[in-house]
Amino acid sequence: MANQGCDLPLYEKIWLKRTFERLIDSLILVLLLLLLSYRVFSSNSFTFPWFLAFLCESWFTFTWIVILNSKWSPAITITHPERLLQRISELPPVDLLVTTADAVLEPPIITVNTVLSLLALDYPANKLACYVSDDGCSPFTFYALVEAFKFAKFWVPFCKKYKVQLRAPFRYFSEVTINKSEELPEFHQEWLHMKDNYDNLSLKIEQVTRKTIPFQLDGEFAVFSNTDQTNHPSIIKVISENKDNLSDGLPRLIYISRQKWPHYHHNYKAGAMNVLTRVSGLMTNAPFMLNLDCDMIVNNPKIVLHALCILMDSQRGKQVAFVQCFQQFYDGIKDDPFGNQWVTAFEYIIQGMAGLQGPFYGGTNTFHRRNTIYGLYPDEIESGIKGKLEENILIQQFGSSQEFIKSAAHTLGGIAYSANDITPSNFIEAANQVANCEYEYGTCWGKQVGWLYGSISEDVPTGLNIQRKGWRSECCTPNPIAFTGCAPGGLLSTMIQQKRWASGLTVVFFGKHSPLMGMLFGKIQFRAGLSYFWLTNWGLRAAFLVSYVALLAYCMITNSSVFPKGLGLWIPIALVVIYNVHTLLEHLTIGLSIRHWWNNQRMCVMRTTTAWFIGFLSAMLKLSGISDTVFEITEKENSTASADGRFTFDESPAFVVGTTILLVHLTAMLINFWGFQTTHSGNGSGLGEFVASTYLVVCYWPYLKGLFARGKYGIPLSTICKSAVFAFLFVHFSTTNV
Ligand SMILES: O=c1ccn([C@@H]2O[C@H](COP(=O)(O)OP(=O)(O)O[C@H]3O[C@H](CO)[C@@H](O)[C@H](O)[C@H]3O)[C@@H](O)[C@H]2O)c(=O)[nH]1
Ligand SMILES: [Mn+2]
Repeated sequence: MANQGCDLPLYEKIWLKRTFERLIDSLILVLLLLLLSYRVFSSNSFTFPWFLAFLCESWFTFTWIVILNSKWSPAITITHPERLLQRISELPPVDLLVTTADAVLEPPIITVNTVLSLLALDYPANKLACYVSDDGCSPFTFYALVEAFKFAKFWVPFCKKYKVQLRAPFRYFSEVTINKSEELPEFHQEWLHMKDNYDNLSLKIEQVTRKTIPFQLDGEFAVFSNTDQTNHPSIIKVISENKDNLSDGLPRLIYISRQKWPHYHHNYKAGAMNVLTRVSGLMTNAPFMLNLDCDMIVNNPKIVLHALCILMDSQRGKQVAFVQCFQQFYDGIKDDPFGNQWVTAFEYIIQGMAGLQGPFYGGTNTFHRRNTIYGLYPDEIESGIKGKLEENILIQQFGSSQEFIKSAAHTLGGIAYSANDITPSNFIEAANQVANCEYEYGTCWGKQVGWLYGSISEDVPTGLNIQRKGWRSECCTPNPIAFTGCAPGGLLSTMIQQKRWASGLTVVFFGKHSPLMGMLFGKIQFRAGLSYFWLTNWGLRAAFLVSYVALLAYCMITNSSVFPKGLGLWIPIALVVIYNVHTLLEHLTIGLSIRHWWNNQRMCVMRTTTAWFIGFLSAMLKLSGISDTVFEITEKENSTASADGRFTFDESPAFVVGTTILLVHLTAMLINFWGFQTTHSGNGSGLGEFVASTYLVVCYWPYLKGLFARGKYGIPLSTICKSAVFAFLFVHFSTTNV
């Protein structure tokens, strides 16, 4: 059902394009190696600047090798759901797991739209169950889901009748308008009716969340009285359970808010995913699970069929642990001003990884095998897991719930699943038990089983831990695209997200679930492991780039040179020119604009030196045991109206780093330009340094504007003052230390 490889039309054209790309890739590598050899043989070796430059450039070369390695064996998987539909009676159940955590940063209407798009999937409804984990313990989220389910009774049949593609109503009604003269009167009527209903639903939800109408915590909502987001018992509510098990009814819908204690570490999203896994294991125990963030709406209603084509493929399916769909966005700002849409990363790096051991697990838009989440190895699927099913072993691994042990034994033993007689509400008590804080004490949850704890980028170690056992993963890229989400709205939320990733990934890099450990002690293949470095090294990349940027300024202030002189200067010049032309072509060939390319280039410099650098520092603090890192949730906005692509600033440390870099370089350029250098004993900084510094300032142009702007578009005075002090200290120590 799934074909891998590139038996595509235009094969030759693709071949030519790839060969050309590889030639340029190799040329850049050769230039990098030339630069390194130049350093080794150059006359002013073994000074501190020389050593630092050599170190950083070695790192850049290594990173380039990692990138080449990731890009060079791309693969796409083509799926044919119509073939799978011929086996409709064999279609397995799928549990749909959604996480939300904060009713303010993640407005319930967004979660509701995701859930509605899931309930309306093109798949037998009795085989789907949707579980929503709410770490915010918000009665509003619960209320919104209850109301949404009422609406779904009309919405889902409407979508299926008219084969609607966008099944998240807010997207549908903003994209699809009706033309009275062209449409059938019946459709016209129903459309208006549906729109009315949806407007009503959103109004109700908005009124309660904005507290414009009083909200009584009674009846079903009484459990929410006296609860606090950080201190409350487990709340599990079966909103609907398709009692008659109808395939054309509506999927089951369950609300879960796991127990919280103030001083208990809840392990953020990883903890929520593990509770979702256990509760769904008790209630429906589907062999496959789809995991979605609350803002990731279904864009292709047949996506479950597409993913199952890969997982149930008779030849290769049994080696595939998870199927990853890309993160794409419905509200991405034109030309990606904040570099948070990752189009080229998906196109080149992740599709490249797909040709190795498979893409990394990205935290959302992923179909998992339940048994791999429970720790199964690929060969155990065929040969069975002798000995592991003893009760005491299971209790030790999965905790002491008898019901859960029973369901886990089913899952691990590969016992065929019967879809009849599933009544989630029979399991409320057991579900409450497995959603409690203490349940995981002494078990393997978060260590060997389920989503792994310890990093705020829980997705990457979880995926690595699965692939370490020899599993593959695969990308699923149907047309239309599978899911679309909400891109971080502005620079501030992008920075928060980037900082979290860099910090979490650095912790992974130095931890026991690093790709290196997986290569040495597990079954991560060499090239696959190397390609993981692209991701886990983000924090380290920042450390090297910041050093290089500082070195550049240092050399200009002290009138010494980083770059080769004379003929040797052509090496970095050629490098920069070829690299930029190359990345530009990469953008243009996949239909992106020049502006998009430039935005990505400058954001690459800015985010690496600011958000990633702060992420790196916070990871260092965590690793040395000084302070812990927290998961800061990315704000999801209901509309794109507020994001205009302009840079906004606040007092966060990332902006202090950015402003300091800018001030230091401006000062260095001034000193250099006016010839104020403190020493002339150096070998003289020349045009190379000046141009490089100018390039940096151009990248940092939005900061330069921010220095003079006011309000949210301006850099706060306190940030400017702090940065000025740091910049002064840097210049001062550079000049006194020569
Ligand atoms: O304590 C928490 C914190 C977060 N979440 C949920 O985790 C998801 C991801 O959080 P978000 O703030 O949207 O982070 P992003 O940076 O947008 O998410 C990316 O990065 C995360 C790891 O850093 C992955 O978990 C995500 O799947 C991936 O989309 C959301 O659904 C949250 O509701 C929880 O359930 N509990
Ligand atoms: Mn998100």
